[in-house]
Amino acid sequence: MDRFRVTGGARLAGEVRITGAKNSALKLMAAALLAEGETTLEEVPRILDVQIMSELLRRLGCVVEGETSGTVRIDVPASPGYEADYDLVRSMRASICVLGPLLARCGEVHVAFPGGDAIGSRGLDMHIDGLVKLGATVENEHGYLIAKAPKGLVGTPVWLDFPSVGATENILMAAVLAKGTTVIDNAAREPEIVDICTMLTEMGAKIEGAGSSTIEIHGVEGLSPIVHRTVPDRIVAGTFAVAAAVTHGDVTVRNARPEHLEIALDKLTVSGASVTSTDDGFRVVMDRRPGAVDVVTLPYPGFATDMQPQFAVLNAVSDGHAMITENIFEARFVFLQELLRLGASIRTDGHHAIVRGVDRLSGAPVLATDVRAGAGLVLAGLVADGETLVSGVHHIDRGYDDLVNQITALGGSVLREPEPESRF
Ligand SMILES: CC(=O)N[C@H]1[C@@H](OP(=O)(O)OP(=O)(O)OC[C@H]2O[C@@H](n3ccc(=O)[nH]c3=O)[C@H](O)[C@@H]2O)O[C@H](CO)[C@@H](O)[C@@H]1O
Ligand SMILES: C=C(OP(=O)(O)O)C(=O)O
Repeated sequence: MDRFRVTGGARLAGEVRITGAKNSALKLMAAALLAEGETTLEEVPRILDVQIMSELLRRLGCVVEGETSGTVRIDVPASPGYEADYDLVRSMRASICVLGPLLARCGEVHVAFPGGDAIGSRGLDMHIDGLVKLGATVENEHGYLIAKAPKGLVGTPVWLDFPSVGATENILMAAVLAKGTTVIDNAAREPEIVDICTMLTEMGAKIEGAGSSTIEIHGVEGLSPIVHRTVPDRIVAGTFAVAAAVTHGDVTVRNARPEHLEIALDKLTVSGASVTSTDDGFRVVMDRRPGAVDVVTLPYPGFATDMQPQFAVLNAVSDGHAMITENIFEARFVFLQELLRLGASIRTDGHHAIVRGVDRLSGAPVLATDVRAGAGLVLAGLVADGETLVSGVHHIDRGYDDLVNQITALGGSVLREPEPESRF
């Protein structure tokens, strides 16, 4: 296991280029299963989760190349396997996204219950209900979800209790090969949903309404492999935007879409930063201590839960106090415990947290408990006095492509080093 040694005090300045989104690329890789032949995905981040998904696809009989190069080629056989094993699936929530495409392609799929970061209970009821409405039987046996539709799936109206990203994606990927029309109501509207709909359409699917709450899918007989470029990672872009703000820096974020980060960038402006659009991204300049900003997480286009820890750090060093409300994942505040070690002033009450800005954070050993908690702790380390040792960096590796070198290039000090073994 490695850890990061972050030395605080530097002002981040310069340019950073963002790659494609983890939360899109993983689903695009699963969507490749829908067509026999070679699909090529560009701008795929070189992250741990992509390696896990590549291995999962290999176990299903695909030939996967290039996962450490940014361009991934996936050659899908005529009859892929249909069993996604526990040893891979348990480490990554997104592995559940093979459920829909394999059910559509094979008529049967066995997927172990997925794991992932400890940010709350993460149900699958909407995934299952949607597939059942499309005509599948789904059973839970010995830790595996077993879905069957030997006669194929049939299009139908499906409404979701909550605009779940994963459930929308699974139902969508199952419906593209179903007979007839499926309408998903209260669908998720994230840019990553639009990205997968764009890819599926390029493959020959008939989809209307991507990016709205109602997605209509007219099933087709078959899909073809294509070349597709992954949408830029709005959460990584947002992480660098906050890094610029908390370090009183001047960072230009390239290959980013400011329109996907509207509320977060607006909050930074309210906090005192200057945020301007550039040719292929945006620039954040901060010349004062950040002002505090309230944050309420909601499904897109609301404020992203995946940006909540970064804004907790901004508020922790602000010149005021703010309330953070977490509506998506009940355990995401576990991260705040680690910020307390650095001297932050935070009080939580259920899904609310009051963060009072302090004059200084003080470097300390801390533990990353999920991917964004890890990013938040790195940001906190960049502004804390002295050294912050961030353990659990495999969580950060799940979603950040080359974070250490990117921060170093901006003038920050983050070193990766082996974590000494603890006897306890
Ligand atoms: C790999 C990936 O893309 N991860 C993202 C995805 O996760 P993910 O797709 O898992 O998130 P969902 O939108 O499905 O989950 C949102 C909420 O709905 C609940 N729920 C979901 C499905 C279900 O069947 N039953 C149920 O109760 C979850 O427990 C959670 O409380 O969207 C989240 C919300 O934007 C992001 O934070 C994650 O980074
Ligand atoms: C929660 C996240 O990811 P996952 O759903 O893959 O755990 C995230 O990207 O912040």
